[in-house]
Amino acid sequence: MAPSSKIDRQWSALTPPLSEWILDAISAMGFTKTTPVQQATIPMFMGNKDVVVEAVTGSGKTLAFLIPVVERLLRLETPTKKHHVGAIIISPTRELATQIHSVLISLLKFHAPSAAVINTVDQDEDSDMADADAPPPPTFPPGTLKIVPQLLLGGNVTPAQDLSAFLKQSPNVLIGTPGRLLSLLASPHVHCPQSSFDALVLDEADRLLDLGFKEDLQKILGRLPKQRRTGLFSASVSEAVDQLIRVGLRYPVRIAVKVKARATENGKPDESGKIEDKRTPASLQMAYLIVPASHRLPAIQKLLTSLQPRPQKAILYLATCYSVDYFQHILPHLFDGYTVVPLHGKQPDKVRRKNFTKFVDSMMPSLLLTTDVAARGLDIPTVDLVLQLDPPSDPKTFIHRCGRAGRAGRKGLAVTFLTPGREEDYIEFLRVRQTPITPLTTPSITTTSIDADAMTSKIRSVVRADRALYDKAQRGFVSSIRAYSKHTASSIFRVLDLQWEDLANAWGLLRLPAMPELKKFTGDRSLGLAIDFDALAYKDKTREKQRLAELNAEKGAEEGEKPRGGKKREAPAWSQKTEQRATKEVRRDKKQKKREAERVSKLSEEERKKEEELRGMIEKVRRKVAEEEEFEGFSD
Ligand SMILES: Nc1ncnc2c1ncn2[C@@H]1O[C@H](COP(=O)(O)OP(=O)(O)OP(=O)(O)O)[C@@H](O)[C@H]1O
Repeated sequence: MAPSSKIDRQWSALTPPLSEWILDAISAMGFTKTTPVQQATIPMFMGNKDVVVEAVTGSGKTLAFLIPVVERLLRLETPTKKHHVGAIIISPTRELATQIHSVLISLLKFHAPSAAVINTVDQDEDSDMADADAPPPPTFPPGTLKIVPQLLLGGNVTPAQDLSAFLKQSPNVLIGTPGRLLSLLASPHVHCPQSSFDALVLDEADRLLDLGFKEDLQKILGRLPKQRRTGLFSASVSEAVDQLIRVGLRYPVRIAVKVKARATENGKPDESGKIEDKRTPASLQMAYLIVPASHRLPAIQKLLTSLQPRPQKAILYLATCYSVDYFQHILPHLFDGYTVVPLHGKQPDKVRRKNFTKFVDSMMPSLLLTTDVAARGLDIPTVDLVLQLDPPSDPKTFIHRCGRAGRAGRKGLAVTFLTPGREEDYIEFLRVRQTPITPLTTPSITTTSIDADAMTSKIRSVVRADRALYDKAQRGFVSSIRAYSKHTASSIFRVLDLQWEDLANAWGLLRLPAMPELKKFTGDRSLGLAIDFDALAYKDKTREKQRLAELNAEKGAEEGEKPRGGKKREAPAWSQKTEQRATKEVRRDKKQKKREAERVSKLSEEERKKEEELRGMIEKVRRKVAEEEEFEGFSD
């Protein structure tokens, strides 16, 4: 692409020219000029080209596909027939689909015939709220072209309700997550013939082309005409290029909008002034801090108080849903003045929606505590700080997570925490992938072991007040170690290198859990703490009563087993039982492995190879399924 300075970036200069109402809508949104990706994509996608678009996060890709989709459907000679679909936009998460839908609605407010239909639908939905004195909606002659969108998400709405809304409103643009879109398209009442269907858009295309969505996506494609226009959009689409054939793109135009930046060497700006391509926005400062795990929360505490202006909205990424479920109870005690809002894929639909809205609408300084479920596409312009406590297991996700800040030219900061040693290799790993990160110097954050110890004590005092938090801590810790062991960059993130005691202190654990990863651990699992776990009580009275009853019953049973006249055998603590179970599991595992090794030794070379191949395939699927868990509930 030619440098944007030589291009007339006025919306009115685009060819083919945009409709007057679109220009009005964009002007009302306050966008005086096109962004480079809009400048390059809109003319191509409005023509008859398939496009594969890669542009940095927050660069305006949503309008780059919505404007062409809408313009083309409104330039047809006749309106899309009843119950026929003209365009489909697929997104990997519900939140993103909802966001695309609302951008489309704000555009269509400026197109009178479409706005009239949308208003009628809204009034039907809120019939109790309908204003009897409101003027009747304007009417348009039959045959007037209009856009009627439908949002398909799953969650509380059943597929039957989706179909009923489709039959009633006859939408011509569908926006949704793959599963729910497929359910609707499977109905014989929904038609996508060659004569009506115009365009398919895959937003976050590389994510949609991943194994987890493959089946649904192929079934959707099977229901669409081959002669159509297709657009693939993402900030990291290039990895998906070899899969384009699967989505039926023929000779697509590739549009890549990258950013030029000063080269870096070992995480420091290169002195020679060399310029290189970057896959992240220029307005986003990508920094790292190398500190032991137990210094991370003290560092975040200092960062939140020393950044000027004070971050109003920040996102803190953790590796798993269970980690979020634990830290949501801890962080409010640590970060004064911040409302902590948890969001993850295992929350019930209603809670997730409520929490997301709470974060977006909050007028107070807020911290969204989340997983990769909120890594892609979400546009919350006031987010100015992204913190990654654990780098994501998929390196592609890294740029999407960071890209929640520094959007549309606004200043943003993304800080990634790495521990000293092998994890520092991640800096070079990212540089090779055109995602350079540099040390955080402004503000300069230093933490001492006194800070770290004070933080650990504070977390422990919170945990000791409620046994439920102890349970959550153990579960969250185990899940985060499992996630760490599944890192794609497995030579950098090795469980073998973890500093267990320091990590346990970082979490404020009361002891290290029994887990196979700690089989060879020779340190002190009690972390130097003398805790009577039998006395550690649940805050919830009913739960505590039940625990005590179980504990007493167990003690009674142990009493019964006591040898006559012998010494009373000490009953294992309730909390020790899980550890005993884990040890048994490890033993069972060992036996199974031995038996398996004996069986394999009797196989022929060919049989062994076949088995290995099969095992490889199963492992690949297993990994993907584990990854999908994070998206559970978000993507159907
Ligand atoms: N021409 C423009 N001028 C200024 N701001 C714009 C323009 N077009 C879009 N924006 C704003 O830029 C922000 C980011 O846009 P959008 O969400 O489409 O980015 P994206 O490229 O899809 O990002 P991601 O890769 O993270 O999904 C939005 O708040 C949007 O309103």
